[in-house]
Amino acid sequence: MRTSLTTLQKMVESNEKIAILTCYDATFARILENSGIDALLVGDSLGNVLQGENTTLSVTLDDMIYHTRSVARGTDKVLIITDMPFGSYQASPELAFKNACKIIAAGAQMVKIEGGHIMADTVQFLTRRGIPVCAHIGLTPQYIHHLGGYKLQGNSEKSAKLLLDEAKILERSGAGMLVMELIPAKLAEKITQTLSIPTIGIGAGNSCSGQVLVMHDMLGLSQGKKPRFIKDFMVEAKSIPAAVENYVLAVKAGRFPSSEHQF
Ligand SMILES: Nc1nc(=O)c2c([nH]1)NC[C@@H]1CN(c3ccc(C(=O)N[C@@H](CCC(=O)O)C(=O)O)cc3)CN21
Ligand SMILES: CC(C)C(=O)C(=O)O
Ligand SMILES: [Mg+2]
Repeated sequence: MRTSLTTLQKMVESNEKIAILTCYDATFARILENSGIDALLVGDSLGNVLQGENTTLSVTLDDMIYHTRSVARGTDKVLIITDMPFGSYQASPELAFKNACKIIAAGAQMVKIEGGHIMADTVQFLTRRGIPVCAHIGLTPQYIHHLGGYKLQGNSEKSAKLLLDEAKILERSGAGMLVMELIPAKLAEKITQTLSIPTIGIGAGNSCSGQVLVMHDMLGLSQGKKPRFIKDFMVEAKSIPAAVENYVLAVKAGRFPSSEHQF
């Protein structure tokens, strides 16, 4: 049996941290699963790390289906979450449901969508029809042309309050998990304390229920300027499985992220 959302919910109740990485293919999926990762995210970040694009906006539904199938074939224990790509869910709850069904059929157990209250109806529509939804707030890369850059979100009193409200609305609408990207650690802590669903942070401090990183980033493979929230786990490891095991241990022990990796 694969890890279920219920298992992750129980981990939150027993204060066990959840360790997640992105994954896009069968070989890495098997390695990550055997190294103790709780869930895999087939992220639309594959647009950046696999396709060499500057944004995630050109990733297609077919791309996400292809990579979800690969990850599903490489695993039998971990929970698989797949990003719905830009354009595949924003138009209407009905469109979102139609496309989410294809992602679930490809082997994901949960879909992730970006956005706050604007996505509340869609979250409710999908969850009521049997599709678990992970919401994603804070830095939402599919809104890049609005945000004007990959910048810290929720750093004013007003925007922090808005994000807390968005989180509550998404939980109330049925979201089973919440990803919080690039927000102050203090705000992420407050949201985590307020909600009962698992909160998964990336650049959101170590008070979240769990953490996610892009696998290529934590293996030190990504080129260019390294965002603050990334730690290269290959520096102290002899192999990829060892680096992933160290990531899992560091997340579980609350050692990652430390103050140098948060805002
Ligand atoms: N390889 C990769 N890793 C990611 O984490 C990632 C992707 N791709 N693609 C989609 C989005 C884009 N993301 C990004 C990209 C850059 C920053 C960044 O440069 N952040 C700086 C500035 C923060 C600030 O001062 O406001 C940082 O130091 O963290 C953050 C998130 C996160 N996601
Ligand atoms: C960075 C994570 C949360 C993501 O959405 C992705 O990998 O696409
Ligand atoms: Mg994404």
